[in-house]
Amino acid sequence: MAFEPRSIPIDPDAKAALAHRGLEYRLIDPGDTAALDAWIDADHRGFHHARPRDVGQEYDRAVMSERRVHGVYDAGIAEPDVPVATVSSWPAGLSVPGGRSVDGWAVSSVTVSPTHRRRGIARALMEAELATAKRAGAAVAMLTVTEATIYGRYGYAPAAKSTTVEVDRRRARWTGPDAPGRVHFVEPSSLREQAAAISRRAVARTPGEIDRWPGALDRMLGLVDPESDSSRSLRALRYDDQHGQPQGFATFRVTREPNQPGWAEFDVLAAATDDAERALWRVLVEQDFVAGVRGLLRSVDEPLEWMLEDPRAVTVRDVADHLWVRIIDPAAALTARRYGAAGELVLDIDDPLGYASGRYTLLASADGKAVVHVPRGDAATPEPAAPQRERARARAAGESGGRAARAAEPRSIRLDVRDLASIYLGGVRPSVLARAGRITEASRGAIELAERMFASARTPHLSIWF
Ligand SMILES: CC(=O)SCCNC(=O)CCNC(=O)[C@H](O)C(C)(C)COP(=O)(O)OP(=O)(O)OC[C@H]1O[C@@H](n2cnc3c(N)ncnc32)[C@H](O)[C@@H]1OP(=O)(O)O
Repeated sequence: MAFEPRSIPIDPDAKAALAHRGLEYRLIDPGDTAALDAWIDADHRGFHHARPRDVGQEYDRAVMSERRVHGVYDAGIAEPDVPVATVSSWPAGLSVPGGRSVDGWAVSSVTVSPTHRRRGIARALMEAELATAKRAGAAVAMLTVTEATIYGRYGYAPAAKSTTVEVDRRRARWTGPDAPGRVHFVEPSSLREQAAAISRRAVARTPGEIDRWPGALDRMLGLVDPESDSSRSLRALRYDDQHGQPQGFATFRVTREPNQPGWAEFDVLAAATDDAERALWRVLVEQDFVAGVRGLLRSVDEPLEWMLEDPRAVTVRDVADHLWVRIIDPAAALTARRYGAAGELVLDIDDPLGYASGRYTLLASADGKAVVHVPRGDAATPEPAAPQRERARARAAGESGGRAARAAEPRSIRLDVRDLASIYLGGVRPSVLARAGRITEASRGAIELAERMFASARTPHLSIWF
């Protein structure tokens, strides 16, 4: 989805709905620095952040100039050039099971001024984002949230969790294998180019990660405001494999009271290989003169405890929904990922906003690839050829012959679009949503089949905020 995100016209429904309330909905031209700066100020205020310093403002301008940036304006307020609501969005790939990615629409910076709250402004903005995402050809939309009660009404649902992992230094005796390469301390700025390449590979192998934008790497490496205390305290590690090729990096800082061992804290550990992941963890947990190590936004399936003599050295806290996904085009979304088992499964999807409603037949083969058939003739992928369907059914039924396969009716489940988002990356098991009374099966064995098909070899994980 490489295109100019501002080329899509402003959403007419949101414009009309907001005009009806005496408000103007505007797409900001990034060349209009005054408008962009006022928007950035409103965005910071909306999240209760301090006003940005010049260097931060410059960074935000650069990031936002790559995005679609909307503001809502009220001509009647004391400072009418400052928007009363903000939102930004951009096309980005979302990694899915099988080492592939799906075209996604990332949404961020959703704020409404407390002077204008609960008048339907956020609703107008969020519905417009879905309409724009569809026009852009995105199969899914995605966001990270401040509160878990805001976005379900637009069809978003938690799809990948994150957690805080704390390691008690005294108990952290390493028993995992040695990595064949070496870990080096490097200046964060020296990582700029390598970090992009490593991140791309780390993102590709982890369902739930989204494409990094250049500004995200600058922020991770403390390059936005290198002279700030926070950037100067940042230390960077790089893992090179046995051939001298960089395969991973991490940044961390130690905070401590005078004469006390501190805590080493990190929120960036990007590994393109398992060796890199192990080696970076090892250096992080084996530091002296720290009480422990705290990793933020880590996976709920971190392998760390299996590499320490005492698994209780590791405490997992703050397990939280982190990535929220909204399926816009089920056929495109479902064909993008790979499946854990062959089979034919009918999904009856309910979507109050209409985007994903309908009956979809998912036909996965043993190699994990799938096609999706939409009976009404508006399929994003063609109906699979009859022999292929027969073979997939036979495999699903555990039969080798055609006659037995023909007898097996496809199994079907009914689910809300939010439940589809939650099982999509393999982070939530269909059987759990069935036990919660959210997914129902119309034919026996359908939930069990869904369970096997939607399983992901790697637990989905998103390691950044966006
Ligand atoms: C992707 C991101 O950017 S996440 C960041 C979200 N932003 C923030 O947390 C910043 C602080 N909060 C805000 O700016 C605002 O309160 C917002 C953006 C969350 C909501 O804006 P508003 O314009 O007040 O929302 P709006 O009036 O359109 O409400 C739409 C619906 O959401 C509900 N809603 C709005 N805010 C919340 C909330 N914080 N918690 C639960 N429900 C909410 C409303 O009750 C309404 O429900 P209904 O239409 O189903 O009856």
